[in-house]
Amino acid sequence: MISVRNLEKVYGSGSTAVHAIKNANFEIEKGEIFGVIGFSGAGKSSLIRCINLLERPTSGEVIVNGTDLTKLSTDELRKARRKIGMIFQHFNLLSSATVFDNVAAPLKLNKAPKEVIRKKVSELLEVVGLSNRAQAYPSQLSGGQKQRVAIARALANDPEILLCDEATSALDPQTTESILDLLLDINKQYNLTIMLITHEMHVVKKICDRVAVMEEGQIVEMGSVLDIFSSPKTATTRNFIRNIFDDQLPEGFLERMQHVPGSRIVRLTFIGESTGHPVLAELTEKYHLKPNILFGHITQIKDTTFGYLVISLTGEAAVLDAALKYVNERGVRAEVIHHV
Ligand SMILES: Nc1ncnc2c1ncn2[C@@H]1O[C@H](COP(=O)(O)OP(=O)(O)OP(=O)(O)O)[C@@H](O)[C@H]1O
Repeated sequence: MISVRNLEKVYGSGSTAVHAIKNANFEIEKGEIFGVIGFSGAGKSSLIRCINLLERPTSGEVIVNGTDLTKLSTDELRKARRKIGMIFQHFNLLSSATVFDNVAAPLKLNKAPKEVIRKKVSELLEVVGLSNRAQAYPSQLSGGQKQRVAIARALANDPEILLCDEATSALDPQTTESILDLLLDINKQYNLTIMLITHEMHVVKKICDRVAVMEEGQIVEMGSVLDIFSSPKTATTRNFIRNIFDDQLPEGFLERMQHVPGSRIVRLTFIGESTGHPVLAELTEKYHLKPNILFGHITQIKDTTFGYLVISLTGEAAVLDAALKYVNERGVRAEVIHHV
């Protein structure tokens, strides 16, 4: 659906040049929700704006449905963009137009007949839950409602792709949830491909299938959200995950553990069905170990349950090795995070 190859974006030139995107390569499948996460200045906005050529890449290809957008004429690009909707952090609505007219704007631009516009706008306002606010002006709406109008407007030309530029960053947590639910609904209803950029791991966890982590213009990690959560490779990714659940051992804890030589601190990671395995009971029953639970967390990553438990185990090395091997074979990942 979307294929980005060797994408580079450099702003300016000479000593003041900013290399905002460095050799980005990724594919997004039809119907997928693909997230890009990174700290401020990582290059996320530049990247998403290169997908519809709001920002022209310095080099590289942006292939959408087999066509390299960077090779199109202005007129061809305008047509191709109709299939790529976009929403923004600050909604970008026309303040002097009603909700109805905001949603109708792209259709009017395409010279759609009045009756077609009326029908389409009513249908879209129904989808975003704003049928009763058609004659309101943006200033009379809450942030969440404004983003709903922006979503309806982005859907007006039946796009195949929706680009979301920090679409929930200006919203409170509860409103964020409802907008993310709406994005999930329209993704299913229209088999819409969604690419979003965010600095909140919560957004990625709730709706994305895959995620790319960006740092200083580079994609430093990419994969399914579950894989990224269960085995983050870079410090940046671990930092983002820690905003959701902190798996750092409290200070002073390891010092106290020094009094229990031969013990190991183990993180057990449970994904999907494995969350139902009674592994602690099995460690006691089969290996006569007494796991000490230090802390744990369970959450939902899109449609899958994901949890971890940090425990300490004390015993003979050979018994601990066998016990951890057994746990791994049961589909629960066991990693020793500290040896005492
Ligand atoms: N139009 C521009 N001209 C010059 N430099 C730019 C321009 N737009 C972005 N940059 C620079 O490119 C780099 C990446 O910026 P970008 O806005 O893409 O990052 P970001 O990850 O989206 O950050 P934020 O979350 O703060 O929006 C930054 O160093 C930024 O200053």
